[in-house]
Amino acid sequence: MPAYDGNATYQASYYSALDGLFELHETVGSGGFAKVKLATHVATGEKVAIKIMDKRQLGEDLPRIRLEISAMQVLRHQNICKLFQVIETETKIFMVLEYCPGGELFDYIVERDRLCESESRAFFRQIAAAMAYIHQSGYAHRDLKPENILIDEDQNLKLIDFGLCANPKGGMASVLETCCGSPAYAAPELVTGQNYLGSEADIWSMGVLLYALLCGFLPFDDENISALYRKIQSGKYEKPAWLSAGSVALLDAMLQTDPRRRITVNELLLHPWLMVGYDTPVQWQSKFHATDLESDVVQQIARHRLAPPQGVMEQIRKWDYSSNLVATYFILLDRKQKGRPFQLAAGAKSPLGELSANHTPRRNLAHELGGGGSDSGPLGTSPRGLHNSLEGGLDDVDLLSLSSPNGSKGGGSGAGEFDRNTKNRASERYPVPNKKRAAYQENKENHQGGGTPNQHHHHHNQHPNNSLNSPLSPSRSMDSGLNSNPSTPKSHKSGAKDDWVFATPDKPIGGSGKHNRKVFGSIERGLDKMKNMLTPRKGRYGSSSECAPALVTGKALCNVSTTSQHNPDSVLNDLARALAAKGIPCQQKGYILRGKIKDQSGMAKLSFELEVCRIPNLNVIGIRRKRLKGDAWCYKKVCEEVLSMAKA
Ligand SMILES: Nc1ncnc2c1ncn2[C@@H]1O[C@H](COP(=O)(O)OP(=O)(O)OP(=O)(O)O)[C@@H](O)[C@H]1O
Repeated sequence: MPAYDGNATYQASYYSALDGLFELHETVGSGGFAKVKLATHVATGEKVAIKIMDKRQLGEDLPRIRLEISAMQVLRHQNICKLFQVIETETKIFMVLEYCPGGELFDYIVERDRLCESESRAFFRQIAAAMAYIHQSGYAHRDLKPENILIDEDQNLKLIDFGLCANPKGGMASVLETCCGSPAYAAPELVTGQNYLGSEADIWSMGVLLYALLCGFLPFDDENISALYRKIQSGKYEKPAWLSAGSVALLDAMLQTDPRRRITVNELLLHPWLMVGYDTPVQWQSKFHATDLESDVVQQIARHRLAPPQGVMEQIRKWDYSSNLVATYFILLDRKQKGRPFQLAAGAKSPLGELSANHTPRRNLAHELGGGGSDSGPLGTSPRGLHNSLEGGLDDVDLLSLSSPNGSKGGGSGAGEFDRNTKNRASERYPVPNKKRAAYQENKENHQGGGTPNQHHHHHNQHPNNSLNSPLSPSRSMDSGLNSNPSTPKSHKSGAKDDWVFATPDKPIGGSGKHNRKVFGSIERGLDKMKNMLTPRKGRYGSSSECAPALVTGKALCNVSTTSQHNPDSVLNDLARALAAKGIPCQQKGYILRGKIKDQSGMAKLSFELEVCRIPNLNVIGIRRKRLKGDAWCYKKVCEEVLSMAKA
């Protein structure tokens, strides 16, 4: 355990603050701010996700993380990803979260092109429940989109990313001024720079999200941000023939440009479309009650610790998120609620160990936030400004220009202009009228609620490159562009960065580059049955040490598209040429190509991997895709174009 330095921080390097409490495994995701790793909670053996952030790299975005932490301490709901513990060292912040192995809802949609009405409804009821709860708790999410919704092991949806949420002092009736979130999901009143109500803006985003579920593409989409805003303001969107009258009625009610005429969350819960096949309106109340501790769980911890239950209860009630005890309580409670055994294994590390009198407690981030325990107070810092992006105003801001072979721009979808990197830097989100700048800097909106969960709101609560015909040379080492970014997944997937080389195809291929929405999802449907019979291989990616393309099986098949080819090297060449033809620089390691699109400042706007792979039982070569960073729809569009060019 690192030594306590007297300033309530630890002189800990890297991950030593987790020693004895969590065993770290592979990286499962990354965002603009964070790397997320799978881990095992030692005391319970439960798998958790740990969101790891470097404070120095966060810089002025640190308040956004603090905001996210304080909101997640308060908001505890079956459809919100649970925060178990927060560990802060001098340089790092670790957020221990409920692990959602099902991935992002975005990927789930893309895999299937779109969802049928009943599955969309089942998902949307969960989203509506979470949003009703959030609003009832005095918060607005403000960044609702399928990339911020994860799927757990039981196919339940879990909201993440509360870094842009609002918790206005004056309650939900208070107008907000900060324009934030992702442009394609932004309500008209936001893009025109008016004051707005967080709840109304969230309903609009829910409309965009429901449309994405039902259609597999966005209702308002344009590569030019001004054109996108005009489309949003017009409120006119395509209504594909497969949409039922009921779903169109609901979409119209949510995508109502006049916020005062927009359906409210309470009306939404009872909307006829949401009731089809259900006996009850959406049950939005939280199943978690901070005041009533689950005595069986408390007894279990007490018995294991040989401590009096009353004492354990009092410790838990402090809701000290720096404590492993609270994490243990939440994890066991979760298990009990799911009907799973919640006994602590004999010999398991005591969750009370670090609470013993002589043990120095970790820094309580919540207290520092002024939001821990029952303390709450103004954060005094805004969730960070749009001030940089504001300077661009509304006029013709092209946020992503992919050069096509003929020199024209293309490939970026409107929403896609925002990568997961920039999108996460609040200062670089989408342009809004100048008026908003000061407001954002001042942070008039958030009073840091923080504190005990539900306490305030507990209402109801081969190396192909050395192969004969490959144009791709393995000899040049890459600049560390990609991997120098700490939030870019690396070793777990691809080995040492030095193994990556610039991919330079011999000649560019032609290709229509025409949009082909159907490229995705081709293999995943055909292989649905096969998937269940396959055993996932251990490693997810091929490595340079491998002399053949990786055999992709199991869940990884979800993101695989088939080709009609049998030669992996020529597929790899085709891909490299297609990327080059689109002006996307890429690096190569083995059969993996990593493409990266930078913004004008040189920051990665979008990065992704395309891996040439083998598919069991099929005598063809596949291409597996993986988004590393950047806007999901932009990634989808770029991959579709590259894949269709490579296949042409
Ligand atoms: N609890 C979790 N379980 C499984 N995977 C997770 C979990 N939390 C996050 N991830 C994965 O890690 C990715 C990055 O997480 P998150 O969005 O919280 O990071 P961030 O840096 O705040 O991102 P953003 O750029 O979206 O603001 C997610 O998109 C998801 O794929």
